[in-house]
Amino acid sequence: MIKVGLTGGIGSGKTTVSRIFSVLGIPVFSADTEGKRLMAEDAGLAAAIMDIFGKDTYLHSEGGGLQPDRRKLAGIVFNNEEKLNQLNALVHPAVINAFETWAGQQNSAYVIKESALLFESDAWKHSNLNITVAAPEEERIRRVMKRDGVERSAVMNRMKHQLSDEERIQRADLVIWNDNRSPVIPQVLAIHRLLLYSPTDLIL
Ligand SMILES: CC(C)(COP(=O)(O)OP(=O)(O)OC[C@H]1O[C@@H](n2cnc3c(N)ncnc32)[C@H](O)[C@@H]1O)[C@@H](O)C(=O)NCCC(=O)NCCS
Ligand SMILES: Nc1ncnc2c1ncn2[C@@H]1O[C@H](COP(=O)(O)OP(=O)(O)OP(=O)(O)O)[C@@H](O)[C@H]1O
Repeated sequence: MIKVGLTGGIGSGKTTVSRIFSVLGIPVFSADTEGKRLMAEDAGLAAAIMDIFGKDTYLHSEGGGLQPDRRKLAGIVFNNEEKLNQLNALVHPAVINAFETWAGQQNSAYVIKESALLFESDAWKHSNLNITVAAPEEERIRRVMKRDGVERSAVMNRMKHQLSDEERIQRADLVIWNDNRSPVIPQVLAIHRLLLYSPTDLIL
């Protein structure tokens, strides 16, 4: 089975593109969602995070379990590179393992792994093909401010911990353009057809 990594900077539209693959019947693994699930449900991971960041970075949920206080954690790590690296070093290997287990259970010609940090983590090494979604920086900032109701500075604060579009484009095998002038569905359909009917045109 072919493993396809799908990345893109904050607000590029990678979740939107993932949804199109999903509508086409392709299994999609979201590293962001899985990271969140593991941080809440993997007791060893939660303990390691509390050890470094303090017990008050977790809250008791209504069901009695523990949930990470995402706002508090974001406030710590996106203002401190060393702390961000520590959190990444705990979460990313757990997510990579979860992806391998999940991929082994899928019955499909190919699967998609959506990850904001495909190239920043080691995740890209586990795919046969890596795609990046690109959009102008101003457009990305505007989309996230609207989607999340946040200030420009909050978006910039995350962006500065990610690669630039230029770096991602250089490292990716394929680019999906998601600016305001490039219809995205035909690009996804073209990749989907190649992966189903002539994958050797894409993967050497
Ligand atoms: C700090 C946390 C708790 C903030 O949670 P929050 O709900 O505000 O953000 P969420 O996880 O939904 O991410 C939203 C976007 O922020 C950006 N972002 C998230 N984590 C990172 C990171 N480590 N480095 C750079 N950008 C990031 C991405 O563009 C992502 O799509 C959370 O992002 C986190 O645990 N990050 C570290 C683990 C990680 O890298 N997760 C993402 C891939 S597994
Ligand atoms: N081509 C487009 N035109 C207008 N709005 C778009 C377009 N593509 C995506 N959006 C919107 O922009 C916002 C960001 O898209 P999306 O959530 O898919 O990005 P993302 O790359 O997954 O972001 P993040 O890294 O923050 O998770 C969403 O509200 C989405 O509906």
